[in-house]
Amino acid sequence: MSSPHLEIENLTIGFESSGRVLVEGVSIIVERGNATALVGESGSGKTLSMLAVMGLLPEGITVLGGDVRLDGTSLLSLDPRARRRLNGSEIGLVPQDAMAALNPTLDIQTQFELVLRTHLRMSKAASRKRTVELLDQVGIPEPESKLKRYAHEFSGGQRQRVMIALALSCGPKMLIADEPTTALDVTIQQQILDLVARLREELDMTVMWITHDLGVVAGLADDVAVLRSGKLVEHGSAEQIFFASEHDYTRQLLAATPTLFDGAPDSEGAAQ
Ligand SMILES: Nc1ncnc2c1ncn2[C@@H]1O[C@H](COP(=O)(O)OP(=O)(O)OP(=O)(O)O)[C@@H](O)[C@H]1O
Repeated sequence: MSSPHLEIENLTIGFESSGRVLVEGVSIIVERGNATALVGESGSGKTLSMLAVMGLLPEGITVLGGDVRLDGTSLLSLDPRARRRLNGSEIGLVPQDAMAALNPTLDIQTQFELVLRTHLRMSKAASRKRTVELLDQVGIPEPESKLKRYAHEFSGGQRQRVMIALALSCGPKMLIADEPTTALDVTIQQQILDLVARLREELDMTVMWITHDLGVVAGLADDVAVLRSGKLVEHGSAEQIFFASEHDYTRQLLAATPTLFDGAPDSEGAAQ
């Protein structure tokens, strides 16, 4: 029997000074091991909701009401240091653009070492070994030979694989994938989506997909939550949302879904 992994309850986010509300009364329960998609157009509140879960809301914007619980513990009552410690170890983030998220001035091995040393107190040798394992797990060929490379020396798809490996490095049980394929061409997008789906199975993780494109998560999400203008429109099983939605807005989103399979060339291997 699964128990909720993440509970977002009546979450309201807005400006600290004026109290103007940006996300209002959003409630989403994510069962352990499930894949839930948070879907909505630009400005609907997906990113702010995700940042609230990670304790990373921008300056001046705050949680005005409600709660966020991970494994039953309220995250809002934790002090900021304890909260930050959860990022990486309990919740891994796969960002939109790996190029922007990786440090351009450090080689890959050093970036993994920084994370593994800080979070898991690993020695240099242990972190090197673990980095090779992680790169292998995300499908980087000949990982040993890639350790001294910099982010710009990988192709876009390979870079996103490295980013996923980094997100997995401390063994989080939840992965938040924030539009993880927007910077990639369509063929590579599908490979990255399949990779995250496979890792979810292998590592028994809960996954939260954040996307404006319902088509991206078709077949990948068990549940779908639809946001519009900071409010939850509906939340249900993927089957219900895709085939039996009663909401005009969701149906419009579905109708506007660009197809994933319109034949861009496969260039992921280009910079291997
Ligand atoms: N730092 C900020 N300062 C002021 N307003 C903000 C800030 N971040 C977000 N907002 C506002 O909050 C609302 C929700 O934004 P949010 O970024 O969560 O939407 P989103 O669904 O993630 O959109 P996108 O797909 O474009 O990232 C929008 O009206 C946006 O303008």
